[in-house]
Amino acid sequence: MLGLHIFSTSRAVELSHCRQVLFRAAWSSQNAARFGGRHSGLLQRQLRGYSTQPQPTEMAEKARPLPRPSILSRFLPKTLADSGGASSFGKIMALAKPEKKPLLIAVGLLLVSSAVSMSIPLTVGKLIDFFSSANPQFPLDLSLWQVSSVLVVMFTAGALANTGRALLMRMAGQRIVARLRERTYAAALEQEVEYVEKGEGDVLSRLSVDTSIVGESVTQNLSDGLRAVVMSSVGLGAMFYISPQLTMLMLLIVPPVSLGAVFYGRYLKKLANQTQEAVGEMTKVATESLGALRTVQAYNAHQQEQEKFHERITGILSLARKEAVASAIFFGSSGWSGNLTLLGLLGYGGTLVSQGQISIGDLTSLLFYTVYVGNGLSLLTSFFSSIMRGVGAGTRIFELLDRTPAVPPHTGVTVSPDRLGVLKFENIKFEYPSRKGVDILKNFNLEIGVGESVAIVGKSGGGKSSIHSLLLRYYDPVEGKITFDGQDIREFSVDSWRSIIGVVPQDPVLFTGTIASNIAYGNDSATREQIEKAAREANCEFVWGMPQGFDTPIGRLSLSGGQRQRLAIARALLKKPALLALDEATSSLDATSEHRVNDAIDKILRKRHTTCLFVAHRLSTIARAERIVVLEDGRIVETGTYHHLVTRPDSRFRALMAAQLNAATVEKVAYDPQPEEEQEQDTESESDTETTESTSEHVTRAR
Ligand SMILES: Nc1ncnc2c1ncn2[C@@H]1O[C@H](COP(=O)(O)OP(=O)(O)OP(=O)(O)O)[C@@H](O)[C@H]1O
Repeated sequence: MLGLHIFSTSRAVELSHCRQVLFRAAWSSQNAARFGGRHSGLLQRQLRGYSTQPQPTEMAEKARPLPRPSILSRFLPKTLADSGGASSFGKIMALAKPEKKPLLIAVGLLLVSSAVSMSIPLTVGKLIDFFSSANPQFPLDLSLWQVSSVLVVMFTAGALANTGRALLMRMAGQRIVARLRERTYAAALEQEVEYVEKGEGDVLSRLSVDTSIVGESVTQNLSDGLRAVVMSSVGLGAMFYISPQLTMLMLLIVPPVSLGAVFYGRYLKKLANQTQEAVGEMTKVATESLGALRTVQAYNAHQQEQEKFHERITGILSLARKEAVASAIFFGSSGWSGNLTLLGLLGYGGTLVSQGQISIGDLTSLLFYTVYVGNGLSLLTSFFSSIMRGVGAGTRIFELLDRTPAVPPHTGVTVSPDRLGVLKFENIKFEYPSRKGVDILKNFNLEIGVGESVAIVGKSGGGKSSIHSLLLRYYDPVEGKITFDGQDIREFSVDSWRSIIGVVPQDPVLFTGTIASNIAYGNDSATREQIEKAAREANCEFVWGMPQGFDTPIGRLSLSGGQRQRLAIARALLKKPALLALDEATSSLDATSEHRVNDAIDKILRKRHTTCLFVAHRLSTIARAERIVVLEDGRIVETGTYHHLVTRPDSRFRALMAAQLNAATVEKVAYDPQPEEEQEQDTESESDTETTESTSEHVTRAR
């Protein structure tokens, strides 16, 4: 036993060593993009040390108050009931319902195989008595050959039953895990973005580790628990039958060991909670740096990242060590007391044999049964702690499964895809839930007519993209409302509302697949003809130049920024949206790509009924909008056409553009140090001149 737990410590050490080796290997990968893009999921799994077997150091439960105590709480240990375990326990058991049939068969097979193995001590005892007697006589006058044949058949049946049980249990467990993972994943996809983005690592660990633990709990652990109950109770019964005195002697040892098991279980639960948090921290560090592998490599920050990771690993390791010490002491001392019991039994039993009160065979059977009962009790202890872990993991999963998203996706009025209407932001006040008290938008009002195009401009961090987030209902405003065709968009089902909006985000995301599947993302019914038409409209001519054309496989980052943006425009166009939300579509492009993207935007703007709300910095893009609104301190301070705003001498818009077009001037100032005030004056007058020049150039280009 002690050896086993020393092994478990060294396993934890090995595991943590492996994690660090894997982490280092990730950094030294030859191709950061390929590695980060394609393998980060796999690596994260390996970093967590996943296996289908629960890892004692990596699983735990988050204590949560139990909303309504169930009847089960009376029967579960206090620690379990306190942590909301009873309701989770019931839910976990409910998960096994669809597997009722195979599980019941497995339980039947378990009873058969347990009956066979429980008959072994008795059989061995009888055989010893038979061979040591002067006149060996088998019951029913069976010959030795016949008895051997019966035993072989019996053991074969037991082995077959055990095989069937293992197969049925494992498959049922895997099916439960698969179902649970799908449900958890679906629930995660429906949550509001804030919830998932804040705890991405946590959601991943629920999906992988926790589901696996719960699956094991309802199948493997229950099966082990049942086997333990059968072993201990049948063993005890048989022992009482053979010798009540010897059995009473053995039972002396049970109460102290049981008490030890309770304390051990509680301590283990506390450690498991801490470990789960530490593993979450480790995952967070790894997810963050692997997701930004290019930056890590560009800044040669391997060492720095490894140190951060090492710190987290050290934390996990010290918890693992504490757990290993507790396990080693518990199992070592229970093993030691078990061996002492055996010794006591042998001494006292030997005396009884010499007095002729029991036979040698009986004593042998009794010793065997003692070992069985000991193993059964030890199995029960691990069953108890495994169930605690299962319930803890279940609590975390059910917290996600039962969570009502802040923006419920399916309830509300369905917006018909061809519905058109005025879009109105009315007295909007907005703050991010994670940054309470910091108003991003205050008294924000904007009305956009059907088919109108409006560009929002403003300082960086001024809240422009947040307006898109509100439009897409990633968040809801704290005050005020957004209406479409006179109806509050909160009354619409989010699904149908989002289906009439085309989005081109600041940094478009591609998914592993082909170019065609990326354009048709979220639009399964699109034909190849429609995909090609959308690509043509979005100026994605580069696709035709690729050897495999639309069937070219792509990954997250395997296209240039400009190509990704045009692909995202094609994706949005394919939806034939009533509303189009474009965010900084040309922010990082060279002149040619910018022209291609702007040309694509022009085509959209020419569509009569598409209302377009875009966030832009570049004059060439802004100039295309029918109306420009300037956002400052969370509200609109200026609005008008491009021409109107650039020609107005004191316009905020001009000042804003001036600040951005002045990079060249700033560079010049750096070489020509002057007092700050002077610099500012110079910059302002220069920028004004430049702005007027460049804007008139842009106006000419755009109109
Ligand atoms: N998820 C978030 N949680 C908390 N604060 C956020 C979040 N996203 C953005 N912010 C904050 O909200 C403010 C407005 O951000 P937003 O992205 O809307 O600005 P922006 O005008 O689009 O900026 P830019 O032009 O640089 O893209 C910023 O101060 C930003 O730090």
